[in-house]
Formats: sequence, C-alpha cells, structure tokens
Amino acid sequence: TRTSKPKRILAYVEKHAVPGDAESVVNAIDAYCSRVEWAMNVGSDKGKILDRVVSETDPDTVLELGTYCGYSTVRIGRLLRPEARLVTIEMNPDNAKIAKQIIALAGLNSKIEMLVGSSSDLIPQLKKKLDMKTLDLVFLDHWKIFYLPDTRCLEETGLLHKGTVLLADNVVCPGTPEYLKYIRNSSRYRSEYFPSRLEYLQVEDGLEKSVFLG
Ligand SMILES: O=C(NCCNC(=O)c1cc(-c2ccc(F)cc2)cc(O)c1O)c1cc(O)ncn1
Ligand SMILES: [Mg+2]
Repeated sequence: TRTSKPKRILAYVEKHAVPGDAESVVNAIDAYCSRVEWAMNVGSDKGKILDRVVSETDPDTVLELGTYCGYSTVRIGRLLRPEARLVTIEMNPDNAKIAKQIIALAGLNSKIEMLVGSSSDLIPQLKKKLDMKTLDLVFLDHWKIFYLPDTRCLEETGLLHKGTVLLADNVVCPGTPEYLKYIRNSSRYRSEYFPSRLEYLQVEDGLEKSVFLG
C-alpha cells in the first residue's frame, strides 16, 4: 500500500541506524525530519530539555501519552535504568505498529510497553493492568485538548505521588491553554516553563514541567 510519513521514517531508520543503539535511532529520525520532511517528534532542542528532566528524575515508572513514531519513547528509554519501566499510549494503530518496530530496533523492548487505544480509556486500567503502583514521570505529547482531562484522571486514579513530574510538550505551539491555566493555578503543583523551539523549525515552543505536591 502507499507509504505514510511514519513508514518513510521507519525505512530511513532501518537504513541509517545501528540496531541496538538507541542514540543512533534518535539521531536518524532527527536527520530525516530536519532534512527531508517535518514530523511532530519532540525533536533535538526540546529533546535536550527532556533528557535533563528524565536524568534528574531518574524514574522507575514512566507514562508517555502520544507515541507517534516512538522518537521520545526511545529518547526517554535510552536514559532509564534496566529495571525501570516505560508505558506509552498511542491512539493510532498504524503509528503504533511503526513505533513498535522503531523501539525494537533501538533495543528497548525490555523496558517499554506500548498500549494502543485512547488514553482516557487506558489510564484507569493502568493501576491494575500493569501493577502500576504510581508514576514517577509522565510525558504528555498527545492531543493537546486531552492534556487536562487526562491529568485530572491521573489524579483521580491515584497514579500520582508526591514528587511525580509531569512534563508537557507543545504548551506554546500548538498550545495547551486550558492545561496551562489549570496546572499553573493549582496549589497541588509547582510548575516551571522551559522555553525552546518547535521541532525542526524557528517557531517558539516549550515544555512545562510540573511537580505534583500531593
Ligand atoms: O496523539 C495524537 N496526535 C498527535 C498529537 N501531537 C500533536 O498533535 C503535535 C502537533 C504539533 C504541530 C505543531 C505545529 C503545527 F503546525 C502542526 C502540528 C507538534 C507536536 O509536537 C505535537 O505533538 C492523536 C490522538 C488521538 O486521540 N487520535 C489521533 N492522534
Ligand atoms: Mg509534541
């Protein structure tokens, strides 16, 4: 069947990355998306901020909302300790299929579990499905209108603990106004904005880091 952008990204990664070398997978996707065709990966500028937050948090359990091709999944997974676990939720089954192959090529299958479906359906199941005690880090990068309802759901399902870090992509572009308004005005979070650039472009964007205070 006709190729899709995720399929073209996978083909490029298969050709240019070193199997088992997660860093080379990240670099291959960045090379393709900066030279050939733009794609909605968090990218290398915001990716460096993501790397710093992941390293400082040193999480045992991570939830990613919005896998797409698995760029940030691999970017986060490559920094996790062997016993740490990352669950990533992707709504689009075609994207999930590509992401699974990219995650496998990066050699990160043992740390990463992908769930395909809507975050609002799957978050309530996380607690029992994966014996998830609580989450140390949540990376929000799916549909921007879902950031707030899914954060409320995470609170209500008891998946957040004192110190859980929420890191939200695209709070400027495309923008997540309702989420920002809630999280910056809530006494249950301490938030900080990290200004950056939209992936592969000169447009402003940034990440919002919010620590749950319990
Ligand atoms: O997660 C689902 N889509 C990707 C979300 N991500 C984005 O939309 C996204 C968009 C942009 C972007 C920025 C500027 C621009 F001009 C166009 C797009 C950048 C990013 O960094 C993103 O992350 C999804 C959930 C669902 O329920 N059904 C189907 N798809
Ligand atoms: Mg994004």
